[in-house]
Amino acid sequence: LSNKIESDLQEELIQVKTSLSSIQSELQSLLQRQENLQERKSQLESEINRRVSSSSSQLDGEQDWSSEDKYDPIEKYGNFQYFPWSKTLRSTLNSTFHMNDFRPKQLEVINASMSGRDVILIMSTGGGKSLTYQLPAILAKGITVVVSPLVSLMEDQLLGLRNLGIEARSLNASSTKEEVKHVHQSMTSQSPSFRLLYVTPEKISKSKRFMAQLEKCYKAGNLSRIAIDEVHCASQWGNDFRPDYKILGILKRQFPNTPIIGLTATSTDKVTLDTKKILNTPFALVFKTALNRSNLFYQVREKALSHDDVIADMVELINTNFSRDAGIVYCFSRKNCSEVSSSLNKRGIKSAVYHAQLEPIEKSRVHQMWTDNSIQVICATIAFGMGIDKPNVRFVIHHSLSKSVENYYQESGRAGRDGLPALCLIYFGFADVFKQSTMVMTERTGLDNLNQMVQYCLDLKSCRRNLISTYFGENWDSITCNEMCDTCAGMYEHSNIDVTSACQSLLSTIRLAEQKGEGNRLTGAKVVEAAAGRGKNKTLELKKFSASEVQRMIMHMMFKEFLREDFHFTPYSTISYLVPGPMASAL
Ligand SMILES: Nc1ncnc2c1ncn2[C@@H]1O[C@H](COP(=O)(O)OP(=O)(O)OP(=O)(O)O)[C@@H](O)[C@H]1O
Repeated sequence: LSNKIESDLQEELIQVKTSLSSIQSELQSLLQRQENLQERKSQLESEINRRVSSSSSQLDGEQDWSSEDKYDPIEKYGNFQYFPWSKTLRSTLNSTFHMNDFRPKQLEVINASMSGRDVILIMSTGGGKSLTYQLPAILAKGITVVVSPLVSLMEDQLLGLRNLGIEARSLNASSTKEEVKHVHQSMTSQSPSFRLLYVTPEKISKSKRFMAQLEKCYKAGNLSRIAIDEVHCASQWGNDFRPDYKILGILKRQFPNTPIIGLTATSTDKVTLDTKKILNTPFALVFKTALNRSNLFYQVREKALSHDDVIADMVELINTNFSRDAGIVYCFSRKNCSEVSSSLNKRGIKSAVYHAQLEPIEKSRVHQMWTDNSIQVICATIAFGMGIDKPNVRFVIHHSLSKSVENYYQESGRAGRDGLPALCLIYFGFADVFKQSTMVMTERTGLDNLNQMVQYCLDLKSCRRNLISTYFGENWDSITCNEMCDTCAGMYEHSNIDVTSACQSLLSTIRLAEQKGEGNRLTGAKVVEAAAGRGKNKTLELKKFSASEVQRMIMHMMFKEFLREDFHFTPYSTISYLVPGPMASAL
């Protein structure tokens, strides 16, 4: 038995040894292959470098494309002579886009993106963001996919591109089966029939079929670039958060070698950082043009109490300064839009309303009438926004304040896109502050944002440009306002009055009302009424101040946290009561 076991073991040992030696020889051959491949790789790399640098010097003189380390990245991308595509780029700018030169930052952004870098571009409205992906799209072999939030926006872009003779398509809910088929086929074809493909973010987040097609397009080497318009919509810290944008991080994960370019007109540093995180583009280069719009005159006017008085003021302003010019009046609600529009029409200023509830066909009709100047004014809610490309808007009036400085910058920025002077005016009313606060209180940073907007309106001393720049974390001290805002133009006179005891009196009125119990608490309007001595709660201290002065005091007290709002919910509405704030005892 022992002999038998020994011979079996011997046999097994021989087998193991044989298979071990075959594994060893296989390993050897794999190592050899790896070595060969590595050698081939370095051969190819040096060949690529050789070709790139030779094409660079061929096209652009003596510049050495391979020695990029010498250059500061941002400066490097602005160097016209540096890149192999530089000459073609400029000639295409002239011949296809009929433009003479690049605007600030356009060239840097295009070069960075064409070098394969992810880029985020923050450029003021009308600054020329579209060119930064449209021009590279023409020079690229494959397709540039453009994620755009609105179908109407896409249509405008397609029309513009078609006029320039550039082939572009869009895929959205109203695309026909044939169109979809054609686009899908082209995405994987050797020579696609179009350069740009516009899709909504929903297409990326919801259509598995489209994503599968995009995957094929990428594998076929046809996905040359992805542009994401209004990219700030990805961040919850921004003013326009859209859940579908949050999914767009999938693009970098699935298509790591395709450069992404995100575009926005407004983004605070916090929003930009968050956007990079969401898009999975931590190394994206951020390019920012100064947000200053030097041709816009910023002004705030105290809003009269009656609707008719506000309209009378507005009509006089329009008739005196803008009798033949187009403008926008932003209103708080749909009802507001209708009231303002009908009042303007009655006084001879042709206007129409625009809000989210209008049928799409009516929206286009109104937009068109305004674009071709058959109406002078659009009375709109903030639904009238993205994609307005009318260059000669001479005034944007806010019938009530915006919900944040960011919103205001964007809404007012629709004025003067042609670079000529335009007016941005807010009618600042006390009651509007509370209307807004009851609307935004459910948003994460709603009340803080509104607070900053109120501060902007309350401030009668600081330059409005500086107030906006501080909000965006920019420093425009070096930029002269050139008296292009009401405060710098010296439109207000100041005198210093100590209002401490008046404010203390307001606070005691509010405390007293609160002590009387739930049903006696005071809204902002009731506090002003009490101060004026018209209501039940008379206070002599405050009688010497006008209602408007008391309103300003109350708003300052809210800002300094001597007062705060306490929201009460009824089945029909939200009521804001004023109550002592955390700093009340300090007063
Ligand atoms: N280099 C340039 N030279 C001349 N005109 C330009 C240049 N770049 C862009 N434009 C023009 O400026 C206008 C605004 O450009 P574009 O629509 O791209 O702005 P935008 O930054 O996307 O604005 P918005 O944020 O409002 O959409 C367009 O009419 C465009 O043709």
